[in-house]
Amino acid sequence: MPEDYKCRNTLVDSLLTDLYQITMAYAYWKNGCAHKHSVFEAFFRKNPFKGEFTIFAGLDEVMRFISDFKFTKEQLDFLKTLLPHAEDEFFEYLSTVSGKDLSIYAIDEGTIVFPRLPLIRVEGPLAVAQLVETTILNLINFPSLITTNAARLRLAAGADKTLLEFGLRRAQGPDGACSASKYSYLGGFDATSNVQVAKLDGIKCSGTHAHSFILAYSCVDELKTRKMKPKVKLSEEKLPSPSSSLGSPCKEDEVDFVDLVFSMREKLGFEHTNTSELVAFIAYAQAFPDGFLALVDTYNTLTSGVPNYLCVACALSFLGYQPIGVRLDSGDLAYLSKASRALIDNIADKFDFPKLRLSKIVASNDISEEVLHSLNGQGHAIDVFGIGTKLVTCSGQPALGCVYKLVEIEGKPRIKLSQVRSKMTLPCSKQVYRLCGKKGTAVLDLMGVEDKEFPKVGGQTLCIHPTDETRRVYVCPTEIVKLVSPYWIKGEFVKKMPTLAELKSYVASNIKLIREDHKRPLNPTPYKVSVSVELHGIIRDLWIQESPVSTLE
Ligand SMILES: Nc1ncnc2c1ncn2[C@@H]1O[C@H](COP(=O)(O)OP(=O)(O)OP(=O)(O)O)[C@@H](O)[C@H]1O
Ligand SMILES: O=P(O)(O)OC[C@H]1O[C@H](OP(=O)(O)OP(=O)(O)O)[C@H](O)[C@@H]1O
Ligand SMILES: O=C(O)c1cccnc1
Ligand SMILES: [Mg+2]
Repeated sequence: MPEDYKCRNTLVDSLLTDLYQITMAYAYWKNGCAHKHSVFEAFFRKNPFKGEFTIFAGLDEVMRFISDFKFTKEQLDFLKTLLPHAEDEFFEYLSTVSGKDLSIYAIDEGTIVFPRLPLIRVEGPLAVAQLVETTILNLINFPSLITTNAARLRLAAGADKTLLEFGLRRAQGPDGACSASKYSYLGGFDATSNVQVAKLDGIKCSGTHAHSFILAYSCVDELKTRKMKPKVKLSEEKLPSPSSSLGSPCKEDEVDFVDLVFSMREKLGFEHTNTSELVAFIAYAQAFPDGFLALVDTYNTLTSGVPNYLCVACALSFLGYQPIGVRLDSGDLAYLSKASRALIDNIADKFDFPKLRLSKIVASNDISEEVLHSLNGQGHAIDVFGIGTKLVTCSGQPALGCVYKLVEIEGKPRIKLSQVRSKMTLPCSKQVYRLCGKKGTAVLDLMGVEDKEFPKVGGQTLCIHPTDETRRVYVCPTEIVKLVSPYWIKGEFVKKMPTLAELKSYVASNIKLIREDHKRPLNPTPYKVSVSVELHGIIRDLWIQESPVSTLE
């Protein structure tokens, strides 16, 4: 790995943790069990957004953290102030621990995952493996949540739509915003408005303009120049009306663009639009003749914004430029998008500007997964969705509940019981086998004891529900994918970390592996996650061994 393979966020280091990790480490050390070989696993219990799938993300950040994990003298001096009674030898011990003491096994980032699967397995001395809990959870919870949210929005919008992430201004602080931009891209967005993340992660950056830009203009005199250079050679006969001119005095290779737009307005019959809005559009077109996209809802979308767009767009087309389109940011987006499309196409045909038909319709304004489904139901003509608040704040579910539990110590499996049976933890170092069926889609995920059990293609495999042994199925897999693999063994990377672009295309292909009914927005079918016969036996024995039997009096 390159030298600079470190956490990008300077807040992420060994102190980005909960105090109880340090207090537990001290107690382990004092009791002489800090060195005990232990195995922890990170998993979640419930899919977010009332869905039945999750996309696992954040592993790259975890590996950056683990591979650089250590305590500096300055950090240890601070910890001494929090634990003033702790023995000095403990801090000497902490100064010797590092990520090299650990081994990390994980499911690949970008994989579609389900409740109870071990996403990350950490093996190593008890105290060290305990110390990394909080940071690991922090580094996977929000990324997985955002990636899943973005993937759900992609499924709702459809593969042919462009999705822009607009959330920076509404996100939970700078770090929440930058994580949201990065992981929205991973989950299926095409571009972000966040310039910082575009630079840091090499993501496509995209943007239009705000209402303030429209409000900043009142009359034509405010325009510094009236000129524009045509992209193609013009002929006087093609002018919009016999009374219009290409403007003078102008340099030979420039035309009076303002005159041209106003002549177009007359020709198209749009004299009653808001003139200050038209001036703002002219100003924007002068700055971006090849990137003209107009925000059309400031005064009235259909009687002013779209007609004004058309005046400028026809003038640009006349000069050989290709206008981009309009953005709708309020009102009934289904109706307004269809009406705008009709207006644009009608002018394109009537006045022979065929390329105007390529104008895109962008929509924004509090768009959510539900709004997308509703728009699909009504029919709409939106090509591009700009989505901010509902994406980056994950308002449908603000947190993913990944937890980190001890599953084995000194070779002995461990279990945490709960009054609610479904909440007990699953012991042992586990492997996950994704069993695929005849149709090529995944049928079920089977958890088994690592290195001990190997289901076979074509063989009949008994799969048991993790917490209800009465629910069992046989599966004859046509393909088996082993999901957990080693990434880092005691200080050495044993697997290459993929780039963000590689991860993005992996997400897009992996999500196709599960059946449509698991992905539908309303009442999706739960995907089956089960345990092997051997693992089930261990769970049952441990349950009986650890569960106290109460006495009735
Ligand atoms: N046709 C539609 N079907 C379902 N939801 C829609 C439709 N059109 C817009 N929406 C959604 O309805 C909500 C409308 O919110 P809001 O009342 O703030 O918008 P508005 O009417 O444009 O008001 P404002 O002009 O104050 O922005 C948004 O979440 C928007 O995405
Ligand atoms: O609605 P979201 O999904 O969060 O998308 C981002 C919103 O941010 C902008 O509005 P804002 O009112 O901040 O500025 P504007 O003047 O550009 O509309 C934009 O117009 C969107 O409405
Ligand atoms: O570029 C845009 O249109 C944009 C960017 C951020 C938020 N709202 C809109
Ligand atoms: Mg808005």
